[in-house]
Amino acid sequence: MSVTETKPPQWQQGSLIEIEIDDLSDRADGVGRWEGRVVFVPDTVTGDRVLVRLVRVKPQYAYGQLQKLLTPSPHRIRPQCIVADKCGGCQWQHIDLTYQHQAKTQIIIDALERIGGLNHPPVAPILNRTTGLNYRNKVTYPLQRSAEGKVQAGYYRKGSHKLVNLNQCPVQDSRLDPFLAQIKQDIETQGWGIYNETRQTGKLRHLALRIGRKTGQILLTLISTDGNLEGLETQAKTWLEQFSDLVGVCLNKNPQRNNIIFGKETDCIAGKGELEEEFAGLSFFLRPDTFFQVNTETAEALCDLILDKLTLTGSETIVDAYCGVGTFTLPLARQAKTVIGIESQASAIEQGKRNAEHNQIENVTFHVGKVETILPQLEIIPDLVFLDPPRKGCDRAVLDTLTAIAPPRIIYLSCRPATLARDLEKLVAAGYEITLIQPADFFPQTSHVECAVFLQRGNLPKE
Ligand SMILES: C[S@@+](CC[C@H](N)C(=O)[O-])C[C@H]1O[C@@H](n2cnc3c(N)ncnc32)[C@H](O)[C@@H]1O
Repeated sequence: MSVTETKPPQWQQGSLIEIEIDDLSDRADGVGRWEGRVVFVPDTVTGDRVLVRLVRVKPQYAYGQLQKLLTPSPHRIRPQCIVADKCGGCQWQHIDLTYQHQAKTQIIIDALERIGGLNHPPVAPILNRTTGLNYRNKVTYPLQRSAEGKVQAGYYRKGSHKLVNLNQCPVQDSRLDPFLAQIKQDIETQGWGIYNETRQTGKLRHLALRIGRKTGQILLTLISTDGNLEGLETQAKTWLEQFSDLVGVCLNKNPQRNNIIFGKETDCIAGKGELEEEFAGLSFFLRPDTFFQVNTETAEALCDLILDKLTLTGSETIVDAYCGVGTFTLPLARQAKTVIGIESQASAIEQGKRNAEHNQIENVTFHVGKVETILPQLEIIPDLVFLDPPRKGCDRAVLDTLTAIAPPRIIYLSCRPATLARDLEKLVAAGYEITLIQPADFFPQTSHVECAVFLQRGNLPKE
């Protein structure tokens, strides 16, 4: 053996290997192969040739750390964000939007085939109404103190609980940018203690900002372990004077030791406790702590598409399950006989009722409770059930009720392809046919994707 010859790399932690990335996973990592095993590499994209250090090694797969980009992919771009390589808020800033869309479509197809058992599912071109930047209408930043004692707000560093301090973020609505530096400085001046989970000291946990994209109205919310922050009232009034688009300052109380951001109680400290937004030609009041789609423009485009494809006649009874503040309930109600909204968060239903009244929509009723409990109690066969569950998908009992009552049409709106595919398998086995699969890019620069699936049974004409 010559002295210059080096040993070939082994399948073990620390090894350096050279691979080509040939796919993107639904967890946002690039995927490459080495001697028949799979290697997941964050910060890469299909077409990259890379030198990777193996960090977590299992018999058939491993995670690798990018050491050197040998040949860049044609899908690679310079990130718009200066901290994109560190910040855990986005994972795909280095990938062009066209390829992000291609990858998201493939993630949906893979889930529907592998988990849902569907054969060549017909997925429509992805819907998108933004440039991929400045789109988020809501941000919630954890607060921490730096080693020097400075107040910091931002997203966690990739794979850690250390903050990347931000004074600006290219995916949030740019009208929120001026708040970051000012609020942090004022928290510091006020001397409010920042919550430290390990030591159980301090109070302030998060800073949340929500903006009405059409109205420009902004709500600022501080999330604290208790409802008492000395000097907040005076400071809140100063913020209202300082920022002309700010309509209210709120304080949310969250004493729980868990990773849920908002607690159950929110008080308005100064100004208003809700902002006004326009969506699908209607006016919505939004509190800081209720769910609202973060990408207003693309959600609105999807709502229009859904209404267009449904061609409602005005005679339909619709159930909107997981209805939130009525984002889809109210637009559906304008074209149907009646809509019944079901939602577990009481404050969202309160908001939904107020929104219905404000828009003079009278053909809606709302129920507070779990869909799995309320849906069977309705004892009706609706013409359409609109499902929009959280990421974990529908409870088994919801799917059982649906197959028992067998509404002629179902729309399943999902933000997680894996649980969507799992639930669709059951609905298809119960006799439903998929007539349209419509992805929408609600979350550019991440691997997350929204998807609306139209299902029908019987001999109804297809969308
Ligand atoms: C993805 S959001 C959709 C909200 C609404 N459709 C919208 O577009 O604004 C899911 C909603 O389901 C609610 N939720 C979660 N689990 C629930 C359950 N088991 N029953 C009823 N609502 C639930 C959440 O509070 C949240 O408002």
